[in-house]
Amino acid sequence: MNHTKEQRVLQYVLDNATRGDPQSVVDSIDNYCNKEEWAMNVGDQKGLILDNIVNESNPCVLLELGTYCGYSAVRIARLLKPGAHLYTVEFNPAFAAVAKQMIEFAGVQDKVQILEGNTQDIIPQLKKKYEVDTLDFVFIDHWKDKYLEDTKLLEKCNLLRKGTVVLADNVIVPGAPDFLEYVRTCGRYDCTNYPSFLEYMDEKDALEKAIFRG
Ligand SMILES: O=c1[nH]cnc2c(O)c(F)c(-c3ccc(F)cc3)c(-c3ccc(F)cc3)c12
Ligand SMILES: [Mg+2]
Repeated sequence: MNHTKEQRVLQYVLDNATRGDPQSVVDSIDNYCNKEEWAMNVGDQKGLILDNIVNESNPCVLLELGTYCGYSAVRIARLLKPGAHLYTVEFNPAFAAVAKQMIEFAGVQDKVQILEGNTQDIIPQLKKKYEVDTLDFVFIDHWKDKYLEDTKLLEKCNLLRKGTVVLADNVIVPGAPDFLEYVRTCGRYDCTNYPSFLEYMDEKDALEKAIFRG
């Protein structure tokens, strides 16, 4: 039974997308969330900006904070070169379970690894437990109050290198003012704002790209 919205999104994908075709999974989620039920996927407008930044960064090792249903994990993974790998962290077990099925249906499971738990616990494990050296790309799309502390934790754990791209969703709605203030003024990042719209709505939102200076 599809009791939750996230399960209904997944079921719509299983019924309407093509197994092994990540683009059809992304399109199906956008169709459903435009027509039936709003859900907090990055969506197609901000998703196109995400695509462009992933493509120009040509990343090999990526981290996403906030998997949700797996929309952006599939969206990112469909662009990755052979051998590239995305670690995605999800705190909510029900969301992680949906995302696992979404990622497997899309056929990108070899490129994506879901790490279930709290970012504060998982980020310090990336080097030793997951054999990460440094990250090429970080997509921050979890709880707005954790953007800043998790960015500082990534620095503290030496996971950022000169040129690491840190991209944050929702810097207008719901907003992450302490994160924006920090990356724009601490002197360790080159920042660019990408105005767009809240997923599936006409309300303004934006992505912020913060490139670590090393
Ligand atoms: O929490 C989030 N994580 C990641 N992405 C998000 C996202 O892309 C969003 F558009 C929203 C959003 C924004 C406006 C709104 F009205 C409802 C939800 C949220 C969010 C914000 C506050 C909450 F209480 C619950 C969800 C998130
Ligand atoms: Mg978001």
